[in-house]
Amino acid sequence: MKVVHTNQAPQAIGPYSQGIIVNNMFYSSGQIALTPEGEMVQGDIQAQTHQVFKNLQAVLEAAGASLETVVKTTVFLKDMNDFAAMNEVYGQYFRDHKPARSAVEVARLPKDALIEIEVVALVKQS
Ligand SMILES: C=C(N)C(=O)O
Repeated sequence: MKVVHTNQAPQAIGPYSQGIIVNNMFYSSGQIALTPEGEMVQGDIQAQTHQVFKNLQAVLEAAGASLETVVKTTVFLKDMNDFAAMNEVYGQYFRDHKPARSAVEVARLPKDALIEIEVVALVKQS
């Protein structure tokens, strides 16, 4: 088991790692729209979704993975009315390669974020 850490994504805001590699699989923690400096992006669901993907790309790269090797995502939305707007941005990052996904509405997210996404990805062979 290997802990993944990068300064290119926000630091954990609780007792967890940004991600963990087990064998050749990478499990990310949920990413919210914090900048690497720890500031919450002040914007709508689309602005927050872009920041979440920036963070996911950073932790995936640190793990030796990428969006292309993601096999499963989970999307947590504060408001399911944001589903279509989130999908618009989500589809810009997963165009041809579309991992399996679950999307759910939750009562509340850390830092009162509008969205959180976690991923499971295959780590590329070195
Ligand atoms: C933001 C998180 N992933 C957390 O608090 O667990």
